[in-house]
Amino acid sequence: MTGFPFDIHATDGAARTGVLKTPRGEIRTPAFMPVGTAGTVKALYMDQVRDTGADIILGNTYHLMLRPGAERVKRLGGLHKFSTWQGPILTDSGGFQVWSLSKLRKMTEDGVTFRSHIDGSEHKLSPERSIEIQADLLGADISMQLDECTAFGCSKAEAKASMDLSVRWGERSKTAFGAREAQNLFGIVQGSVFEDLRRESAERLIGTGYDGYAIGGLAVGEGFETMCEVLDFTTPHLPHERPRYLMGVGKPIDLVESVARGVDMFDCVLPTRSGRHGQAWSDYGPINIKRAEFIEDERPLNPAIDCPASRDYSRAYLNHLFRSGEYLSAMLLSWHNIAYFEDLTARMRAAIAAGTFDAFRRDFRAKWEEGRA
Ligand SMILES: Nc1cc(N)c2c(=O)[nH][nH]c(=O)c2c1
Repeated sequence: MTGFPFDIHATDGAARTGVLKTPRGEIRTPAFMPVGTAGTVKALYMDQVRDTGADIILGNTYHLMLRPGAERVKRLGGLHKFSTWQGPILTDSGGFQVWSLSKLRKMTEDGVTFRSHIDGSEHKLSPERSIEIQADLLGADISMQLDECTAFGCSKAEAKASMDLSVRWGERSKTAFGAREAQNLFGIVQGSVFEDLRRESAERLIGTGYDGYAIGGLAVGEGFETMCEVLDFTTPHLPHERPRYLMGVGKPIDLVESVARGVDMFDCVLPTRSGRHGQAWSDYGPINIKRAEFIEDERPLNPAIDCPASRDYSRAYLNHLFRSGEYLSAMLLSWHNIAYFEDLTARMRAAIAAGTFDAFRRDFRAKWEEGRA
């Protein structure tokens, strides 16, 4: 498997910046993918998402297969036409959300059978069905192998068995995916917190051959230090020339420290989910705009970010919107947070290209620690 052209323009230590060239557009890396769970990045129009600087969004297979249904999305022209997002889309396999959202699930070697959290209807996800949904029905530009996200805190034997299953499911995912020029398939490294299992997983996935390599089994409660340790002994075993995607991560500090360890792509619901609850992110961490201190604060959230939500509205107004329960509150804070995450990745790309990423990282960490004080 070769995969979309991935041109690494510059490196600075383990950090890389480049461009992943897909038929639907270029993805500048390091890249943050806004999560478009059910075909929408919650509370944003797609042209707002594009204007934040996002090159690619994520779609959730679990949600879309349950509602409106993957075959229905296909009949309606595929996920790009259905959602009006014309850039690249990466879809997850659905497996992770089966574990986190559905009840009454049964897992066998063949796949997982589960009941919908919406109406209790029974569904099955196998590697083959997941690839059919992602690549054939939704029309994802990048599909993910079906894997099992190993629970944090499991034994080494449990982590080994789980990683072995994900390797086997990955092989079946690749067979089902076949040879496609216009779409890519990423494998997912597992192995929990065990260095030898992570190395084995990486080596076996490379033997199978994928267009990109995701790091799974993190952002599952292990904590920041452990996440960094796992990245320290995992990313060096991944092919230098292919994209590396850290799934479900994360806070701004997580992105900076993961880029420093060689990660290229991220996705996380944090900007939109926390935005709906009044959290506005910056290099100093989150502020909760509902707090009394902002009731007459006439400053914008961040005039340095080229986004109306960050630049044109006062904190006092945003505070008022949240206190009043106005829909616009969630819309503006989600918009600002996505714009902030995209601005952060743009600043990291520039710093790596200029060879100043170490200084950028030190400056960011100083602000982050100041915000925690
Ligand atoms: N934090 C995580 C978020 C995710 N969407 C995933 C996933 O989709 N697969 N496997 C994973 O391990 C995983 C971890």
